[in-house]
Amino acid sequence: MEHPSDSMPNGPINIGSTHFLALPRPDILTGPPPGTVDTTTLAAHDFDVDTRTGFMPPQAPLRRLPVDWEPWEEVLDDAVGRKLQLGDGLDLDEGEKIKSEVWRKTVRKLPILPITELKKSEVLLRRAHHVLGWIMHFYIHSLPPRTPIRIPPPLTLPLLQVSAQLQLPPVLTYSDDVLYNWYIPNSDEIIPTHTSPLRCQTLFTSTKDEAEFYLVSARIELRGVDALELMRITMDEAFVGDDIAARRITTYLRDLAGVIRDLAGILSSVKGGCDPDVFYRDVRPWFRGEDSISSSSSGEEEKRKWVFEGMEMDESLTEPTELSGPSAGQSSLIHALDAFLGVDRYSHSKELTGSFPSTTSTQTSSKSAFLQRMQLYMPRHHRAFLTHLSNNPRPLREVVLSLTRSGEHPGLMEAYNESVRALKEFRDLHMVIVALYIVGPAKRARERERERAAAVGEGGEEGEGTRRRPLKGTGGTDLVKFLKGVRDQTQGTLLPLPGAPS
Ligand code: HEM
Repeated sequence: MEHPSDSMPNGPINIGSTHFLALPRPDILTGPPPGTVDTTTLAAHDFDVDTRTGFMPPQAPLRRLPVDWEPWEEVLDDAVGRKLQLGDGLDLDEGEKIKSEVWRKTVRKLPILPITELKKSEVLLRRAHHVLGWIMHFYIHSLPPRTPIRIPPPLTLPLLQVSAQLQLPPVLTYSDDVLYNWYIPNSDEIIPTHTSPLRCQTLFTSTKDEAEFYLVSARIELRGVDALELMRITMDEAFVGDDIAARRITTYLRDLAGVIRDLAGILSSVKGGCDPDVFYRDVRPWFRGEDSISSSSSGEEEKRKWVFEGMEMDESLTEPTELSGPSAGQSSLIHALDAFLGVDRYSHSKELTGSFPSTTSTQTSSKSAFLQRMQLYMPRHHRAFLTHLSNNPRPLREVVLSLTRSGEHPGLMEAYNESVRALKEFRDLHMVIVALYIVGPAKRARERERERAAAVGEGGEEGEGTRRRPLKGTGGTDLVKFLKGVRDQTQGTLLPLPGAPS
């Protein structure tokens, strides 16, 4: 297993000073000067979606901040190097507990570093969010169980400030662990594809299982580039809307179904490199957000508030409200497919459960639907891209309906359905993967806990750890019900073929 710091580039920034991502960016809180364009990334007018790499950046993300922020990088290296363990792990010995407290002390003793210079570059801010997010998850999840969660000022201030600039929640996101967490050994110049030998920059556990978990998503994003191109040319044809366009769209939709089936193939490949028990026991608990009320590895369940200490030192900061853990539910690619095919009207609806993990109906209705909420965790240009897609004046589903209204182009409706069916099958497979990686290991963990409790004479009534509750996703959903709902709603988007029984 390659250590994340292997083959680290010498310089702090591995892009040239004239590169577009190194251009000055305006402060997000004050905005660009009147009359100037948003240069936060030069691709902003294109929603930062690259024609070659889609939602992934075409250049390897920055792997180290400049020397002024070296203390953060060192603290992160130290957490990885010490192989910090989960604070609620069952087999944690005294030595491990001391080791992790010594590390947390170094975090509390960090100087409060200003982010003024970071604000000038999107690339620096992304790296800062990655590093600080990772440190915070190490900090919180290495704490002993039932300890209050207080994030110290040297972490709170820069993390909240950087997050405000990026308009992201101050928590690890899919962009931190997938989109901006890769490199290709010895070849920073190569534009990645889904078959490139990608490696991860940062891991909690230094295991190949964890790396594979992130890289499968990265490969899906890169394979999805063809889907984005097919969407684009389909929308061009929809604008024309004549017979030739109908025939072309038919072909594009068949091709799109093929790409979605490839995405499913890549998803399935996770089984080859990521062991379900290692994932469930050692990797997944590090992702927990404030709203993940999941069983700890010792079987207990708890929910603790995350207190950000030191916020009063910067009056521009506001109390974070979004603190869900990272989830591939934040993949803009899958949301884009939903929006393009018109599935989002169904799958993103508020009626669909999983809107929020609360037990009271008032709380449920006060939060927007889970998938909409997950868009807040995406890079803001990608979020804008999805809004743009959803506001398409010629939605594909309506175009297909109108072009086939009088029985013409029957193949078009079939091709549309083929794409929707491929997406539904992707979700079928995703549910199989979730059963393998979460439902199964959770059941085995409960059984082990029941046996342990019986052995030490705690049998009889089911305890906290062994009681069967709905399983929660890292994004806080009642995951089985939620995923089944989204899958069924995808199926519900299929158009009834003329003559088919309704
Ligand atoms: C071992 C692999 C995986 C596991 C265990 C897993 C688990 C989950 C869970 C528990 C959820 C529920 C939402 C939450 O609370 O987070 C979810 C949602 C979701 N996941 Fe995965 N996931 C895996 C891989 C992937 C991959 C590779 C993708 C695609 C990039 C993906 C895409 C999604 C999407 C789009 C959702 C939102 C629900 C939907 O749109 O169907 N997942 N996943």
